[in-house]
Amino acid sequence: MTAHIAETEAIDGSPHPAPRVESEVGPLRTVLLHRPGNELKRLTPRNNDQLLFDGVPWLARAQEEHDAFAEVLTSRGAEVLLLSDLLEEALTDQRARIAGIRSAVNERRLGIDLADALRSHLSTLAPEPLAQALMTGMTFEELPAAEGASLVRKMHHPIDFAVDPLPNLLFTRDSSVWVGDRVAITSLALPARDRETALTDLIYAYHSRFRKTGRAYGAHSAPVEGGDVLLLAPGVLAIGVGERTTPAGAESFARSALADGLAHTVLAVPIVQERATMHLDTVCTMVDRDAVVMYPAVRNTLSAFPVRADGSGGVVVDGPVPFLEAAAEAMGIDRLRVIDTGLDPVTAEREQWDDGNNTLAVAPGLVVAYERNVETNARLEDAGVEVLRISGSELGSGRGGPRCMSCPIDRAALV
Ligand SMILES: NC(=O)NCCC[C@H](N)C(=O)O
Repeated sequence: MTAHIAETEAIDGSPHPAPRVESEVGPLRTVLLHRPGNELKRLTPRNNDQLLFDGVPWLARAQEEHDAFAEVLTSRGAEVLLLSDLLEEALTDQRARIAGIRSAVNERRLGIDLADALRSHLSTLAPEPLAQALMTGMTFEELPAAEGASLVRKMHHPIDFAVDPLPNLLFTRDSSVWVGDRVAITSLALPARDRETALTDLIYAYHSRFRKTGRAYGAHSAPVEGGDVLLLAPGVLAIGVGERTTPAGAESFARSALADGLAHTVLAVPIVQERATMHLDTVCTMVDRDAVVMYPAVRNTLSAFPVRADGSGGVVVDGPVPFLEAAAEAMGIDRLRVIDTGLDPVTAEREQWDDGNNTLAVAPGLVVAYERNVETNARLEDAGVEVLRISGSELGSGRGGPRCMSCPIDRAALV
């Protein structure tokens, strides 16, 4: 592993030690969340499928649930950073403003004249309303009155989106991933989420706290989503390949992590390409340094293609081999303990759907989980894992649990 020692500086000038994340379970020190905002109010029964929600959440309750989630993390000693705060602070930099506005103005949709008018309007906004516009999007009726006639404006319905909203910002896990002391801006597979990475990119590029942070993965475009990337142990990554992350994305990410010395082994793990298993972290998350909670339906079939550096700038790909064995071997442990979701196949299927597998470790053997997954949580406790329960009746309508809703930026090393 490269030992890159960088001092980062907070926006208020106070020093922060250089952040790093080398595991899924090291004590959580800093985490990025997004408190859901008005972007959720854009969801309707007509657009929720396309915007990747399974319902139309109640914003006020979703915010209460999210506040409680953040409070659990804070009470366990983690510093919670909110994406909207970082975005607003980053947008005090003119270069960030240009990048944000460029990502939001879609000339193909708006035509040249309306695009110009929108660009001019957005560039007059202060950081806070600009951040809001970038996250919440804009409808045609919310656009400023353009000079002259606009066929585009006339022919669109007033509530069509001129700038798409980003309701899935809630799932901060997917749009950036920390590996060691570097941050990777991912490449999201679906149009509904595409623009999220423009925001994480500008935050990490221009927020003063992250000015010295190095990048992993570079400017690759093959899809890789953070929910597919698990840091099984220092130097050992697993990358799910399925509905979102593609084989090309996994290969690029693996090559880049190996070349940068951020990993010695990357396990590419095929998962079924369907919504219920959209990311590897929907079927498996780590709950202790040697234990995972896993959907039993995949336990015996999950396989892996181990990818390692060949010592001369290339990679060697092996497999497929059984995932659990390959993981234990790469992690240097005898075996990876497996705690099953649910009780019986039907309960397991229900609790997997409701993110029973999607736990967030705050420390080894201490995880945050949705309270509704009663059987899975009981199994975790039987296995000696402490469970901090949160409610997620509204948050869960986007199909994501505590791991999906969090991007760890700094975890203490495992000792
Ligand atoms: N890591 C995750 O599994 N994230 C959940 C993402 C849910 C979001 N509605 C999506 O479909 O992308």
